[in-house]
Amino acid sequence: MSERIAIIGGGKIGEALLAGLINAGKPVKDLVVVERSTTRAAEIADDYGVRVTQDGRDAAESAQVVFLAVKPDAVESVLRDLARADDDGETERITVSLVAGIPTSRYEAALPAGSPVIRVMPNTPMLVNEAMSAISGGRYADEEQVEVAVRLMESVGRVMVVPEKQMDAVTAISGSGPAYFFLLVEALTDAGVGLGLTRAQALELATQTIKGAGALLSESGATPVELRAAVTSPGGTTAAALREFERYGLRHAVNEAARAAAEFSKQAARRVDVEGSRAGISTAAERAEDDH
Ligand SMILES: NC(=O)C1=CN([C@@H]2O[C@H](COP(=O)(O)OP(=O)(O)OC[C@H]3O[C@@H](n4cnc5c(N)ncnc54)[C@H](OP(=O)(O)O)[C@@H]3O)[C@@H](O)[C@H]2O)C=CC1
Ligand SMILES: O=C(O)[C@@H]1CCC=N1
Repeated sequence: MSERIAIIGGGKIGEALLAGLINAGKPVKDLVVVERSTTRAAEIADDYGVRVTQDGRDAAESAQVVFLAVKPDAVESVLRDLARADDDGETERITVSLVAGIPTSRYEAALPAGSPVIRVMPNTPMLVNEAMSAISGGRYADEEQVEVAVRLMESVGRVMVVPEKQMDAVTAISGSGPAYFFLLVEALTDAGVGLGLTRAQALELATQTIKGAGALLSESGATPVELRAAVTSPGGTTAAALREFERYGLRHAVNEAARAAAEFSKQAARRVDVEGSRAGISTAAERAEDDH
C-alpha cells in the first residue's frame, strides 16, 4: 500500500475510511483529508495526526488516489477542483467515489477526458475494519486501477465487485444496512427495558446478540433460515416472538424500506440537478454542452 491518498470530505464515511486505512497500517504521511468545516478539520487533525486542508486541488495534486466522501450535492464543486488539478506526470490519478447514487459517467464528464473513475459503496463498519464494500469501475478504469481500489477497500473489510447498474441495490442493502440493524438493537433494548431490565443490561444483551448472530452467520456456513430454525424450539418462546414479527409485517416493512432506499439512490443525480438549477449552478454535462 504505497499510494498517496486524498480523502475529500471528513464526515462520517470519510472518517471511517481514514480510521480504517490507518488501522490497516497506512502511514499518515501518505494521507491527506480535505474538509471545509474548520471545527471538523481540527477534530480530524487532532484525532488522527493527519494533514487536513481546505484546498481540494492542492490535496488532489499530491495524491495518486482521490476518494470523494462528500454528499451528492457537493460533488459538482469538488469536481471543479479536481478538473483543475495537475497530475504528477508519472501515474494517472484515480478518482474513487463513495457517494451514493451519482454514476461514474457524471465524474467522467467533468474530469479531463479519459480519467479513470471507480465507484465504491462502503459502510461504516469500516471504522473497525469490518466494512462491506461494493466496487464498480467506470468506462476508463482499467483492471489494474480497479485492483488498486479493491486492495485499498480489502484493507478495511470485504469487497464485492459488481456491475454499476447494481449499485443502487447494493446501497439499499449494505450501504444503509448498518442503520437497519442499529434500529433493531435500539428497539430490542427498549423492549428489554419494558420487560424490567435496566437500559445498560438490555443494551449489552442486544449488542452481544447481534454480534454473535453475525459471527455465527458468517462463520458457520449455515443459511439464516437454518440458524433461525435452530433457535426456534417447537412451541417455545422464539416461535411466539416470530409469530408477532410476521403478524406486524416485518418482511414487508424490510422489503419496502430497501426499495425506498434503492429508489432514493437512483434519483440522486436528478435531485442534484434540480437543486443545482434552483440555485443557478450548471452541471458538468450542461457545461460540456455549452462549450460545443
Ligand atoms: N454515512 C454512511 O454510512 C455512508 C455514506 N456514504 C456516502 O458518503 C458521502 C458522505 O456521507 P457522510 O459522511 O455520511 O456525510 P457527512 O455530512 O458526515 O460528511 C460530508 C463532509 O464533507 C464536507 N464537505 C462538503 N463539501 C466539501 C468540500 N467541497 N470539500 C471538503 N469537504 C466538504 C462536509 O462539511 P459540511 O458539514 O460543512 O458540509 C462534511 O463534513 C455521501 O455521499 C454518502 O452517500 C456512502 C456509504 C455509507
Ligand atoms: O444515507 C445515505 O444516503 C448514505 C448512503 C449509504 C449510507 N448512508
